[in-house]
Amino acid sequence: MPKLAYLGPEGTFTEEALRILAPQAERLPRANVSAALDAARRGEADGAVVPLENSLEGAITTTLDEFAWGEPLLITAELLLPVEFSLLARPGTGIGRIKRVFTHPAAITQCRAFIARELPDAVVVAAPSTAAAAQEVALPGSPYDAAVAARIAGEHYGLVELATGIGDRSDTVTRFVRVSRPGPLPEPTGSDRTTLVAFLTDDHPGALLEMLTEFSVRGVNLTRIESRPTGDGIGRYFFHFDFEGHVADARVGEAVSGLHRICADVRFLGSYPRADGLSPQVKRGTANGDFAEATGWLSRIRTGQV
Ligand SMILES: O=C(O)C(=O)Cc1ccccc1
Repeated sequence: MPKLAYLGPEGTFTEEALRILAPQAERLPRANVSAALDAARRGEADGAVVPLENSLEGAITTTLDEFAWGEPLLITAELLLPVEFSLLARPGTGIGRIKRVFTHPAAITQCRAFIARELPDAVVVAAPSTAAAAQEVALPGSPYDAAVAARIAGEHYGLVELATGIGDRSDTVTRFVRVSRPGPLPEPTGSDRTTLVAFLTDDHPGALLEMLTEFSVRGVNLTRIESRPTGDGIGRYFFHFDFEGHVADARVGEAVSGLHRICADVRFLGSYPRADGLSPQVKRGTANGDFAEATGWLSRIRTGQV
């Protein structure tokens, strides 16, 4: 039975994702994303499950930065999970008495309209996770009056639900990933995604276009691109890429080695089955057979077999 660390405590959306991704796993809750990933890096756990992005507000930047700068990990699976937020308080607290709200930053950004409309005077404070917020609000002397979290977190920590479905959109989806220490990659399935980060050699006109060209000329479709500051000053960025296909696919392998040639550094973060099950449209001339045929042709002309 694998042991998997996750963004805890009990009752987070990440726990829900983990239960779907690995129903048999032993679950090790950790206080934040970095601690969950460190548990996997140090071998306390066989891997970890963490949130990566949501469809409304985008990236969970702590996760992106851990993947780029922390000890290397490989993504081995992903999950898309619809999330529903509830406003939770200690029994007896009326909505009119809520002055301080505690929740994860990703929940703050996804419930802005509700908070502005129903709790215009409330101060909203960032918590390590939604369930950590619920756990804290449940303490009798808590400085917070309410948490935004999953209904199940309220049940778990003995809070009452004052409102539910309080997200700005009802169709918000969060993408979670399972990671392991570097090792064998999941086999290609025909419906895969690859993730990497790339660092520029130097800042010059067209630097980003040069990277994108490596994907474009091989017919590799990007599914996410994100710039993150390197920390070396305003205007200094590196890039996260998600794209269709597995690094074992010829076109993807060629694009990735092309990036390696032109970038200062490329950190490969994994090839793994896509949660949506979609398959890439393979452009003419970019199938595995096309690359193999071209390689054979090149070696023939190199040896004079014209
Ligand atoms: O805090 C949680 O419950 C998490 O798993 C992070 C999160 C927060 C808001 C939406 C999705 C995931």
